[in-house]
Amino acid sequence: MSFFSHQIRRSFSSSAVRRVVIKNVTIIGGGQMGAGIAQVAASTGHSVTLVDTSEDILKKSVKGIEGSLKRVVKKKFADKPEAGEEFIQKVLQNVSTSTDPAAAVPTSDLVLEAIVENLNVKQDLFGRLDKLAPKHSIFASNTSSLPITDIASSTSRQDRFGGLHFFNPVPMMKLVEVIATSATSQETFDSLLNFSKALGKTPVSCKDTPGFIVNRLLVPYMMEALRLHERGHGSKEDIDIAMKLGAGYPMGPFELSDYVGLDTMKFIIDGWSEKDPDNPIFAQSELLNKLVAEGKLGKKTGEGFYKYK
Ligand SMILES: C[C@H](O)CC(=O)SCCNC(=O)CCNC(=O)[C@H](O)C(C)(C)COP(=O)(O)OP(=O)(O)OC[C@H]1O[C@@H](n2cnc3c(N)ncnc32)[C@H](O)[C@@H]1OP(=O)(O)O
Ligand SMILES: NC(=O)c1ccc[n+]([C@@H]2O[C@H](COP(=O)([O-])OP(=O)(O)OC[C@H]3O[C@@H](n4cnc5c(N)ncnc54)[C@H](O)[C@@H]3O)[C@@H](O)[C@H]2O)c1
Repeated sequence: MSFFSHQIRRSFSSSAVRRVVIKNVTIIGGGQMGAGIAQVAASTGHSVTLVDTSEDILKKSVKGIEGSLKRVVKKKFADKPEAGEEFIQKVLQNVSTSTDPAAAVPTSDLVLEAIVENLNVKQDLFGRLDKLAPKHSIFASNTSSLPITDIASSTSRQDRFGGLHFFNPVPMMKLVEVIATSATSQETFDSLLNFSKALGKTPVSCKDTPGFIVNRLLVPYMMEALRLHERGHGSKEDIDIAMKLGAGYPMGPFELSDYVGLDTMKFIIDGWSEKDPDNPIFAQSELLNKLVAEGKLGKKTGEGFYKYK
């Protein structure tokens, strides 16, 4: 069955605009996801403005992009290092940075948010930008677990709002989940789908349900691994080895939790368990809560379940 036959039919809103060819992209949040999306968008010829709260963070983001690009060209231009260096410079020229989202959005075809996984913060951001972005501009969230409908509710462009959920590390992971709410217009959905393809990714169509497809399956599995360890049924090292060698996963659940970020994991599970407290697959992990309280958020802070150099 073709991908398109899975597409959800949506009603057309009277305020729907035509399909947007996305060239100018504003990405808010220059952390692991925002920087990764910026890198891939710039590598595929899009003009990107990356926004974060401070120049220091943005410097780190650009350094991260450069580091990742070096890894990409080492393979892609293995026999032509000069062409590889040229490619890196060209990609970096497509990226500008700003600490002022208001200044970045007036020329944006797409405003994509990859900031902290907190509904109020995301709503506040989009509510402010709604007044500043051009009418045709599409807004999208990279949220892992929050309803796109709730995030979009702070704007007056719900027909031009959808979810674009990328996977970590963005330059390597081929999937993008494209999420339509009941208000997302067909033109907006198609524009987001085409944008995902233009990035060289494979899109799948998702409904606006908790965790969409991947996280609804992946996060409960990761949480159960944590609780299995807490019950004393396996060391974290053995659980990781078991899932890599026995189930063919590239990373075990503890390694992957550290890679995703323990704060993000906690935001996801707290939100879901609050909404559905009696569901055992959304049960808390004391170990996760303890590590987050100690600021041990995984690879990005140098320590989580494991220690990193
Ligand atoms: C929670 C959210 O909402 C949703 C999510 O994102 S859930 C998380 C989804 N992601 C996953 O499940 C990731 C699982 N892990 C993997 O697929 C793999 O381990 C991986 C692709 C990250 C790394 O590959 P792996 O072979 O294990 O390790 P590694 O030796 O570090 O990398 C191999 C090559 O991949 C490439 N690579 C890996 N990470 C890269 C990056 N960030 N940028 C560019 N290239 C990269 C490089 O070519 C690298 O070779 P190098 O080390 O010589 O540069
Ligand atoms: N980490 C993952 O594996 C993963 C995968 C897919 C989706 N996501 C989602 O992507 C989003 C970002 O996750 P991340 O892992 O990149 O987090 P991160 O902590 O690495 O980065 C978040 C960045 O957003 C910035 N920020 C926070 N509030 C801001 C604001 N109001 N304006 C501008 N910048 C702001 C922070 O300074 C930080 O640099 C979250 O919604 C998360 O759930 C994460």
